[in-house]
Parts: sequence; structure tokens; C-alpha cells
Amino acid sequence: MGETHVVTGGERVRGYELAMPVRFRGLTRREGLLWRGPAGWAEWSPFLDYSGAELLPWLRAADEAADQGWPAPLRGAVPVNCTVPAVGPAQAHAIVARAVAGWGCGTAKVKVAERGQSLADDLARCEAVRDALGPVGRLRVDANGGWDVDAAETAVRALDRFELEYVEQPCPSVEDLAALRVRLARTGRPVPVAADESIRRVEDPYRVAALEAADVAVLKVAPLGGVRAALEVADRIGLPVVVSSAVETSVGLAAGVALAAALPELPYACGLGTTSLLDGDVVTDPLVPVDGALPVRAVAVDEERLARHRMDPSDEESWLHRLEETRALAVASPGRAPEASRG
Ligand SMILES: O=C(O)CCC(=O)C1=CC=C[C@@H](O)[C@@H]1C(=O)O
Ligand SMILES: [Mg+2]
Repeated sequence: MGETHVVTGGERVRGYELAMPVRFRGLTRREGLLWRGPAGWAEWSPFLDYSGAELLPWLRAADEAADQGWPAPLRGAVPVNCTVPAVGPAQAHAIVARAVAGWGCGTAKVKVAERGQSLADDLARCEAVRDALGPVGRLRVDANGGWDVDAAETAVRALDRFELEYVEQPCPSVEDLAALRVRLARTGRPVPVAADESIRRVEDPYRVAALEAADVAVLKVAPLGGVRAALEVADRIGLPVVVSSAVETSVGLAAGVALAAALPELPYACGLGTTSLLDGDVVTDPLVPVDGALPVRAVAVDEERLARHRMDPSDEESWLHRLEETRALAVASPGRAPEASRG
């Protein structure tokens, strides 16, 4: 441990791995690479189901963090939600109660439509979350495209007994989101629809807007190619934006915070309160929420913490190889438009 690797441009690149105590997005551990450039620390942690050109925006985002830094913030703190994985009601209640008591959480995002679970599971989880949040807390759900339009309409109507702030990516396609919005509009209290996976390609956000398929745009910095690229999407899409993490360490989260801090309007809590999904962090002063919000500030890797969470050497070799291949691809196709990314 402790040795460093030089990949390109003299960067010292090192891998981290962190356990995820509660399974999330099918993951039980998170891993990635870290390096420091003239502007600050960068994290490159594309999920393992990303490959080839899909990795390019994640690289652009990391290079922006290391080499350029981010636009000036317009606010000093970013309100965040707590994130509730697809766990049972008792565990969901405990997660939210801890967030409410611990850092003044006022918004919870609950995973629903998990494969192998039923609407009854979602209802029980949301009931527990509403109980822990209290009546004034905001409750949103994220289905990760797990429903067709009929199932989504049924589920959203049923779940709205707990007063949904919005439903994130209820169906997989933009067309289905648009169809669901039309159906929900016929109800007395139409639940807003947020698009997440549907706007991860650079062309897609504008299609979501053109088809009137969403009320809210969920933007993640890394798959969109950096803070500036995401600001451009936010500007052109014409929808209120929620910035969300890709469950990174505080190094990656700082980029999401920078985006949220630079947006002209920030009407919703952001999905950036995700350090609690990881069993540890690699920075000196982790980005944990206080009074319902994350502070807008730079972070720096703590060498001792990184040593504690250093990636296994053989895994690090393959991650470095993945990075080198992606750099080679970026050099070979410098003008290439950002590719599709999945959530
Ligand atoms: O938005 C949040 O509250 C936390 C981040 C989050 O939910 C996600 C991060 C990364 C991958 C995704 O499956 C998931 C999401 O779908 O939004
Ligand atoms: Mg989502």
C-alpha cells in the first residue's frame, strides 16, 4: 500500500473501495479512482456496467474537477434529501428517523418498484417513511423505470396517499413518461414526474422537454460530463433541476454540490446526502449534511483514510487499465458527442 501510479500527465492515481452497508442499485460496494490536479481533487468512479464511450463523460467530469475547478457558487449551502433503499419498513423508518434527528432532514427519497418486490412492499416502506418524516416532510419516490404506464398509474395513485412530492423515472421510455403525465393530469392532484435515466444522453434532455415528458430534471454531474456540461443542460432543458449523486465519496459529491450551488434556481432538495450509503469516506472533512443542507466547499483527500480504504492492488490494476483505455478513446475521438449513460 502507499505506492502511487502515474497514468498520464503526471497524475498520481489511486483507487478506493468502500462497502455499502445496505444494498443499493444492486451494489454492496463502491469503488473508483482519485487524483489531484491543479484545481483540486477528482473522482472517476463509473459504475461497472458502463463501458467504452459511455465512460467518456465521467472522464471529462473528473478532468474538469482536477484541471479547471467549477464556476462560482451562487449559494453557500445546498438542501439535500435522505435516500432510502428498497428495505423493509422498520429499516426505512430507522434510516429516516436518524436523518431527521441527526441532520434535520426534511425530504426523503424512497426507492420503489424494486425487482422481486410488490406494490404492497412500496406502500409499507412509504408509510413508514411518512411516519418518520412527519406530515410536513417531503416524500419522493424513485422507480428507476421499473413500471409500465399502467402499473405506474396504479402505483402512483396508491402511493400518493402519503403525499408524493414527485415520482422519479416511473417508466423506462420518454414516451411512457409523457403518457403517464397525461394520465396523472386527469387526477385531482397530479403528481409531478421527474426524469433521471431518460436525460443521461446529451440529446435526451431536450427530447424530454419536447415531448413534455417531465416536470423535473434530475441531473448527475459525472454521466453528463461535468459541472459546466450539466449547467448547459439545465439551462436548455427549461425544467426545475434536482442534482443527484452517483453515490460517490465526498470528492465526487463536491462536484454535485458545485453544480447545485451554481444553478440560478434550486427549488428542490438535492440527492446529494449519500455519504451515509457508504461505510466511510476518503476526505478529511466529509460532506455530511447539517441543518438539512450540505455546505458548499472544497474537499481534500485524507491520506490516512484513503490508505484505510485503498483498493485491492489487482482491482486497482484493472481500474487503471480502464482509465488508460478511456483516455486513449478520448484522444482518438476528441470531438465525439457524449454518449448515453445509464443510472
Ligand atoms: O437521488 C438520491 O437521493 C441519491 C442518488 C440515487 O438515488 C442514485 C444514484 C446513483 C444511481 C441511481 O440508481 C440512483 C438514482 O436512480 O437516482
Ligand atoms: Mg433516479
